[in-house]
Amino acid sequence: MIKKVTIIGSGVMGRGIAQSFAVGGFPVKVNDIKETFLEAAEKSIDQNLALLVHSGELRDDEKRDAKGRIAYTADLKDAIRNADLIIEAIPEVLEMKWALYKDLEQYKKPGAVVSSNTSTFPISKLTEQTAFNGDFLITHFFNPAHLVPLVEIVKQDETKQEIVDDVVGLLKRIGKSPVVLKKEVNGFIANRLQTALMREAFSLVGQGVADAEDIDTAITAGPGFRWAFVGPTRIADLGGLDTWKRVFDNIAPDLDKSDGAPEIINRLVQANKLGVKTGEGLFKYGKHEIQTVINQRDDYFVKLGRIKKVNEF
Ligand SMILES: NC(=O)C1=CN([C@@H]2O[C@H](COP(=O)(O)OP(=O)(O)OC[C@H]3O[C@@H](n4cnc5c(N)ncnc54)[C@H](O)[C@@H]3O)[C@@H](O)[C@H]2O)C=CC1
Ligand SMILES: O=C(O)[C@@H](O)C(=O)[C@H](O)[C@@H](O)CO
Repeated sequence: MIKKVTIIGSGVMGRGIAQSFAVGGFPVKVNDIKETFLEAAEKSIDQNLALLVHSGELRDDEKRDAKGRIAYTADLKDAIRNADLIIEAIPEVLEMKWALYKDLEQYKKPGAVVSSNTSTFPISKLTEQTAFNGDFLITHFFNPAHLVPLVEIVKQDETKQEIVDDVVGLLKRIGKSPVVLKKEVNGFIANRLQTALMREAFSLVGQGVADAEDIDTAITAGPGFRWAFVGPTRIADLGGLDTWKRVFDNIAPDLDKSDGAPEIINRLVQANKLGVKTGEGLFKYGKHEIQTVINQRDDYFVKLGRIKKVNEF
């Protein structure tokens, strides 16, 4: 039975995952390599909890209780000593994950489950050096993790079924929507779909068909509007598979088939224009604009999450 959770890595994802468990009633320890990183994470979690109070999702006492369930420590052994579930959310660098897993194998308590929040790595690749005797799986949360319900779960033959069942039950208890993959594939489900669409999106910007803003509107006012409640396969059934066959036959030959990052992304990364991380990417951000954009995003997601809870399709 999973009762105590530890998050390794307090960055963009780790802080949101920690908040999800704390709001869900679980004691959480958050670990990072520097106290300053942990202080930044605590400040961010406080802000995000305040947003939930402001939007009416949390009462003040619930915010206080959630904050009280989170402990921060730069000491890895202390962080994982009593943990039943250890979620790794460190950078998407295989060698870094492998090095951490060696420490986790050595210091975690027997039977403690380890999961990775990796965006892309197949589970077989992650466990090439440390297999955790079957006590390992992928739990891929989505950004922002404290608001987006999806968690993709990837297991392997060695993964004990009771662990999958325990983690699925745990995630549902904290209000998440876990999807268990039937077999591993690079990039899992949502990132493959998201990357395919984004490849075409950036291709259209690169061809001068539309600018970034209009591409986003075409999705948020169109397919994205529908996808919040009706997924692509159901959309196909509702639209008529005969028509969708003609759509595929007519459009598929013209879709972008690049096998790497879009040129526009390569150019921006080369120029260190990484988006909100550096203040400019596809869009430019004024000094206080970044927090405004994030707050507006989160406000929309809170409202959408409230509607989805009531109207699960
Ligand atoms: N950023 C995103 O939108 C999403 C990221 N992911 C995945 O989640 C993982 C984390 O990504 P982000 O949160 O974006 O990264 P990040 O760079 O924002 O945060 C990573 C944190 O891990 C810490 N760290 C590095 N080595 C460590 C160690 N040995 N022990 C403890 N802490 C350590 C860093 O100091 C940093 O605070 C990656 O695997 C990424 O692919 C998954 C879904 C979405
Ligand atoms: O968008 C997300 O949250 C997830 O699909 C990801 O894992 C993406 O790869 C994300 O890390 C890109 O920033």
